[in-house]
Amino acid sequence: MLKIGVIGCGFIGGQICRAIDKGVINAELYALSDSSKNKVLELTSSLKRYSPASMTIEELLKNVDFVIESASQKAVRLIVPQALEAGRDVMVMSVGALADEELRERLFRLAEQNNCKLYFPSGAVAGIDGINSASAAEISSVTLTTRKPPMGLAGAPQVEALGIKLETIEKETLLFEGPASEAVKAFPANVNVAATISLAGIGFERTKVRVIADPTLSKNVHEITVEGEFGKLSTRVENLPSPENPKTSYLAALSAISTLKKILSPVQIGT
Ligand SMILES: NC(=O)C1=CN([C@@H]2O[C@H](COP(=O)(O)OP(=O)(O)OC[C@H]3O[C@@H](n4cnc5c(N)ncnc54)[C@H](OP(=O)(O)O)[C@@H]3O)[C@@H](O)[C@H]2O)C=CC1
Ligand SMILES: O=C([O-])CC(=O)C(=O)O
Repeated sequence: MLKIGVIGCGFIGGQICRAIDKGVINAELYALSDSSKNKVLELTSSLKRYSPASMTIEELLKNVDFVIESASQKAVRLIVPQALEAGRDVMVMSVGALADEELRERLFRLAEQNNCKLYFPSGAVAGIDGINSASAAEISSVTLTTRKPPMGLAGAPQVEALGIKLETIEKETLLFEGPASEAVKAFPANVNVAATISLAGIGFERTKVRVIADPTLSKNVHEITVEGEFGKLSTRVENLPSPENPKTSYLAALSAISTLKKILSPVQIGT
C-alpha cells in the first residue's frame, strides 16, 4: 500500500489525513510534519485507524512513497526539490510558488530526471479540465476574478502594501488587478488557484487576475473566463470557506482528496 507523508497539518492536510483514516483513500498514512508539533499531535489524536509518526522533513522524505505539501509557498521551495531528488511523487497545494520560473523549471526537470510525478489539484476552482483540453489548441485569454469576504484576505502582502484596514471595508473593493505571476505574490494564501490555471493554460504572465474584497459575501467566489479556438468557457464557484482557515475553501481540500483517489484508481475520468 502507498505510504503517504503529509507536510502541513492545517485545514487541507487535516482533511486529507481524515479521508485516508476513514478509508476514502486506499493508502497508508505513514508520517506527518508541521512547523508546529502541537498541530501534528492534535491531528494524530483525532485519527482512529492510523497513528502516523511525527517526523522531520528529512526523515519523512526517506520513509514515504508519496509526499503531500499542504503547508506554504515557502515550504514548496524548501521541500519539493528534495522530495523529487529522493525519487518521491509529490502533490503540491501551494502552487503559487511555481510562479518563480527558475524553481518551476527546476522542479519539472527533477521530476523528469528522477522519473517522478508532480500533481497540482484543481483546488478551489472549477474548469481546469476544460482549460487543459482547450490548451491543445490556441487559447487567446484567461481571466480569474476572485472575491472573498475582507477578513479572508487578512495578512496578504498586498493588503499591507495598500495600508487597507479590512474590517473597515464597506463596499466591493478591487485590491489587485494584474498578471498571475504578481497575484500569487500579492496574495500567497488566497490565489494559488491562479497558478494552477496558469500552468494549465497560457502561463503566469498572460493569465489575468482580479482580487476583490466584498463585505456582502460569506463565500469565496472564483470566476474563470477563457477564450480560444475552442470557443468560450466560463465557470463560477461559490465556495464555503473552511471554519478553521477562512482563506481556504472546503473545495480545495476535496480536490486534493479526489486527486489522490484518481491517482490510486485504475479508472481515470476527465482530462
Ligand atoms: N491550490 C489551491 O487551490 C489552494 C491552495 N491553498 C494553499 O494550500 C496550503 C495549505 O492550506 P491550508 O491547509 O488552508 O493552510 P493552513 O494554514 O490551515 O495549514 C498550513 C500548515 O502548514 C504549516 N507550515 C507552513 N509552512 C511550513 C513548513 N515550511 N514546514 C512545515 N509546516 C509548515 C503551518 O504552520 P504555521 O501555521 O506555523 O505556519 C500550518 O500548520 C496553503 O499554502 C494555502 O495557501 C489553499 C487553498 C486553495
Ligand atoms: O481556497 C480558495 O478559495 C483559494 C485559495 O485560497 C488559494 O487558491 O490559495
